[in-house]
Amino acid sequence: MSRIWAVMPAAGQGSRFGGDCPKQYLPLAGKAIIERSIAAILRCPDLAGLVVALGPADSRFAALTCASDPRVHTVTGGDDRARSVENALDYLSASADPDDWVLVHDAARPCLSWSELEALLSAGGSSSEGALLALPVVDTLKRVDSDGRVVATVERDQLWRAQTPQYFPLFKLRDALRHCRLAGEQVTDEASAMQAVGARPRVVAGSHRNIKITHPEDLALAEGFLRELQQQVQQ
Ligand SMILES: Nc1ccn([C@@H]2O[C@H](COP(=O)(O)OP(=O)(O)OP(=O)(O)O)[C@@H](O)[C@H]2O)c(=O)n1
Ligand SMILES: C[C@](O)(CO)[C@H](O)COP(=O)(O)O
Repeated sequence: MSRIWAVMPAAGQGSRFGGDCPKQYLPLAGKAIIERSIAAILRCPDLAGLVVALGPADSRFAALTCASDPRVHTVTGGDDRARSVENALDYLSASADPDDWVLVHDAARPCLSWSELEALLSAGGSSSEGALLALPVVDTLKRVDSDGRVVATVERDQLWRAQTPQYFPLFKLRDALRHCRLAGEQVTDEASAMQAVGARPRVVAGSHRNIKITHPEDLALAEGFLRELQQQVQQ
């Protein structure tokens, strides 16, 4: 029986957000953003374990309640998100079985709901090519030059915005990320690595609430989305 593991890249410094505190440790409705992201992933039934990739100088994580959850392990992240994920998968390689799967979820996405995670788990297992939460693009997309001038309109039909979690066979993903690193191919999500080795992951329609906290204005949005989610649960 294949098991499900999880990896959470949490070694970023939040340069686009600014400030002295890495954004994943900022409070969101009374808890750190990363605590909410971890809680969302720990809802996965029978999760075999979660590996959080931390910055080398991270001194905050150990003080969080979730750090003492027996399912939660930590590794040191890398210079980019892909390397952080690869480091966590290397750590898991010692414990995982060949047919195990892994969820990869950004620490900066605290508003993931159980219904979205459930939909991903249901769809992902249907093929070995994996799956990811995503949203169809609804704005008109422009390609812009270095002067800020529009040079083209990008056809948006069939364009989706990738989110996380992304869900793949664990060893296939580890090998794909290693392949991209050795080939000098920069990837910004796990699906890109899997695509680079020929996979065609399935998109699963997510929610606009599953926001990635990137800029300061995203915090207020996330607070509103959390309130909506909490009201839904109470209904
Ligand atoms: N070397 C890195 C860089 C990013 N991340 C993680 O990848 C997720 C998505 O990255 P992003 O939103 O870009 O976070 P930061 O890299 O912190 O932000 P910025 O690019 O603005 O510095 C975050 O949870 C971040 O902590 C990581 O684990 N290791
Ligand atoms: C993985 C991701 O959240 C999918 O949209 C995104 O690629 C992360 O990008 P970032 O620049 O590392 O935040």
